[in-house]
Amino acid sequence: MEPPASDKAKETDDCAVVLELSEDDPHYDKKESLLQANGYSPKERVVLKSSSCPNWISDTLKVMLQIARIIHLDEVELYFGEDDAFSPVDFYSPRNEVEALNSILSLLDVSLSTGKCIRVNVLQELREAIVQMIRDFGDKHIVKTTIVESNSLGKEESLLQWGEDHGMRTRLQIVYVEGSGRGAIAKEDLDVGEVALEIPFSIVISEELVRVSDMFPVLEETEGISSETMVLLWSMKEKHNCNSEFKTYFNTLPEKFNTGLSFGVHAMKALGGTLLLQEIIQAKEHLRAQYDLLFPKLCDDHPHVFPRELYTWEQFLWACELWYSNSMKVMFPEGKLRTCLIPIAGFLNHSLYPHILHYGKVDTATNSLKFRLSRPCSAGEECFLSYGNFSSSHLLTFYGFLPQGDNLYDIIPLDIEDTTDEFTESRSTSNTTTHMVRGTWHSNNHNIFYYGLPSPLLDVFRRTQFPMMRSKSLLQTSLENEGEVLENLHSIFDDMMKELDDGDLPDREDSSWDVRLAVEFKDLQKRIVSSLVTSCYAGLKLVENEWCKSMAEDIRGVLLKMMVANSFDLWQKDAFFSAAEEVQESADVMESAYRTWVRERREMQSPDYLDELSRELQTALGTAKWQTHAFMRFNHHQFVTYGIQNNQLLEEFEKAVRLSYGHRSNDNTTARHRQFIAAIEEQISRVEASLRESFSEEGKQSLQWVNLDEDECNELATFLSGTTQSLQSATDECLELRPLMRSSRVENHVQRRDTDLNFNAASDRDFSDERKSIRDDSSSINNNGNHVIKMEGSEVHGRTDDIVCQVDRKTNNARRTWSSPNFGALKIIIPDEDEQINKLVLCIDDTPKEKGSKPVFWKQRYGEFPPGQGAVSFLNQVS
Ligand SMILES: C[S@@+](CC[C@H](N)C(=O)[O-])C[C@H]1O[C@@H](n2cnc3c(N)ncnc32)[C@H](O)[C@@H]1O
Repeated sequence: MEPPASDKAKETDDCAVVLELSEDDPHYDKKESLLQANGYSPKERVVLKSSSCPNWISDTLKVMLQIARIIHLDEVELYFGEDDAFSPVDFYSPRNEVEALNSILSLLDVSLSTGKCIRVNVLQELREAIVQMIRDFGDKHIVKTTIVESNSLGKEESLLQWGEDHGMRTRLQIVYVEGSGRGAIAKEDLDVGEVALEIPFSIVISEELVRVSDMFPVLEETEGISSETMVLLWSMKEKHNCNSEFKTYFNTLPEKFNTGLSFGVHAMKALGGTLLLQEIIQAKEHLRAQYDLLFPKLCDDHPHVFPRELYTWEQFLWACELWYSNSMKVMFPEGKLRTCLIPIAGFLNHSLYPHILHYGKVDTATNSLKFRLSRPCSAGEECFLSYGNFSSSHLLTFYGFLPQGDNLYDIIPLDIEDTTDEFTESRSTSNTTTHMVRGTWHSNNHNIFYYGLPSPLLDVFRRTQFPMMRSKSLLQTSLENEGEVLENLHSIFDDMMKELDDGDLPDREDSSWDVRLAVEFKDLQKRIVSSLVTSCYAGLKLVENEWCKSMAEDIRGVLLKMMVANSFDLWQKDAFFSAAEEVQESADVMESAYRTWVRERREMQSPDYLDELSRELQTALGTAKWQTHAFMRFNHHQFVTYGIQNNQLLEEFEKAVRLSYGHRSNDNTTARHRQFIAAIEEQISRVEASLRESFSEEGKQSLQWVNLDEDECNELATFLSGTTQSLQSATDECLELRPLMRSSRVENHVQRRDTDLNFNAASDRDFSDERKSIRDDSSSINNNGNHVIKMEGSEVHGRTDDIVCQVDRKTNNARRTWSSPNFGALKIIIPDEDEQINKLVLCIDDTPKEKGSKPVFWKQRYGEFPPGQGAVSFLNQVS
């Protein structure tokens, strides 16, 4: 059907920007769900409305930024992003923010350059706003660098000259920077989008150079050798070639690279208990194995091509460190990604807040690599690259430094086999969830069910312990499950902490470079693991409190029923019977409204709906408070200001009870009334505290109550007292009053209670049924009581101990044999639904795995060594 003419006009009048999630994205499914959960599609067309609307720029940018953030999430951000369920498309990380802002900028630039959108001024206004956002973001992340003036830069200047002779252009100056060797600072103010450095393709060192060397015919015949290994072997020889075209470049390289691969024994010892220890060992063993495959055979067979003195193990390791710490991945014009050395660009240091994110694509128009700024860099400021989204352990192993600042990629991977995950079989391997943890200070959500820990990890443990449970709730069974999950995690992290605490650390100040780095790394690991232990512990306290509250509620409910049932005769004769019924009923209405509100909040319903529920809860709470107050007023005929604190209320009541019953009541009656009001009071204060907390979190006005004047209070008291004479008439009257106090949402519940009320009053037979149900309830309390013991006692510890013992056995074993490559993999196996919970075991795989073998419990990180290729592979993926 043709759109109406007015719509047509509107469509051509406005123009749109399309933000699209690539179907090739390895995390397509997750991102698609996240987009949809936030009301966007994977191909979202954002219409650029006319500027007549006052907030149009910020509104449009907000939408675009929310979508772009999701599109640019990486695996780690996606994994941890689920923690913050309340603000799903807020800021994720500096990297993500700069990526998202730049992607919008380039979309706007494309629209401007194609000229398709006739609203050029609209596009330009948006562009300026986004550039300003990028600048503001950059201003918050300026890294302070100290330039060391004393070091000579003769070789570096020669290289710059050589580069310029070949067509290199730069707006950067090479300097020595304290703590990181050479670095590049901006010679002038550079804005977002500007090119800081342009390297002609002709000076890039890549495998192409091997192909034209005398080595190639030999290497071509060598089975299973990768092109990366070929170029590494080439560089070992070229370094010593006096006539090399790249001599000026090789002259600038250090004699020794201080990376983790060169760590000495003391540094390795200092790394005891960390995953890094195993990683470095594995990496070195892998390299040694590769070296042994090639040498001395190549030297023996081709002594002229591979002179023995140039191909020692030490030289090989030097070359590996060069390529690991200095190479970049470059997309060649024919679409192939190759690992290259890029002279001059190799002076750029890494930062968690980089200026340059993308630099690895050959510009075919200029036949050069352009290093364009994704955020501005002021004159004199160090210009940083991103080497990749690397953890500190990766940066330490392959680059030999720990970055300044809080590294969001400092994760501890966990090897968890989740057979309960119905997703696992059907989805593609790229979507396989790698479980991990990081410092819980990164998380904004430390509430119950989150605890600052990653939700996917918690969910895996939840599924194991309660396979049928799909939603988080404040129900006791769910809380018990939470308790067990946290107990298990606490025990695992506690165990890691013990490993890290093992042994004395050398004094950092008196140590060599490697020991200093090792100690610094271990401190970082301790900080991470300690935050995990603390968060589990805090989570356990939260769960325990919630559990106790819900338990107390149940006990109270049963107690109240018992009070009514067991001493019904007494209650019936009691002057307060009907009034108590009324108060109990309004407390029930409040409880029901409270549960609805809690559930819907957790389900993240729309703010309007939640507001409505919160108003209803407030009304129900107000009614309960009001009736409780009136009940007490009716009891002791004493004025108590409405809105008085609940504990004061209780004290008042107790005082009044003592006074009024002193001469005309027995202790049982007093105790019964006191018990009753205490139970109601606790219920009210719990609900009120929750509401207040949510109001203060959301910055809303504090709770407001309907204030009754004294006459109204008296009227209510009289009304309540009147109910003793005629139960039925009081009930009818109450029904008339109720619509003012009750919400529509809890009406059904109210009506059921009304029936119950009449029913209770009807006959003794019904009360014997009630008593029966009370007995049933009590036994469920007993069961629940046992669950408490389970949470803290032997049963849970039994399970936990299984893990602890096995982790201990395994880790002790690993510690003894850390220098051996043949340690087994340790996995947490999450059994499927049919299996018993106590099958949560740490299974020790006795079969030694070759390169893929995993270190104790913590996941092996460097599974990337491609065993099939039998080659050195470089991990610094730069794109
Ligand atoms: C590509 S090079 C960068 C230039 C190097 N600074 C130099 O003098 O040759 C990579 C090496 O620089 C150092 N580096 C890079 N970023 C660093 C940082 N943020 N802090 C400390 N050292 C850093 C590390 O030694 C790393 O192996």
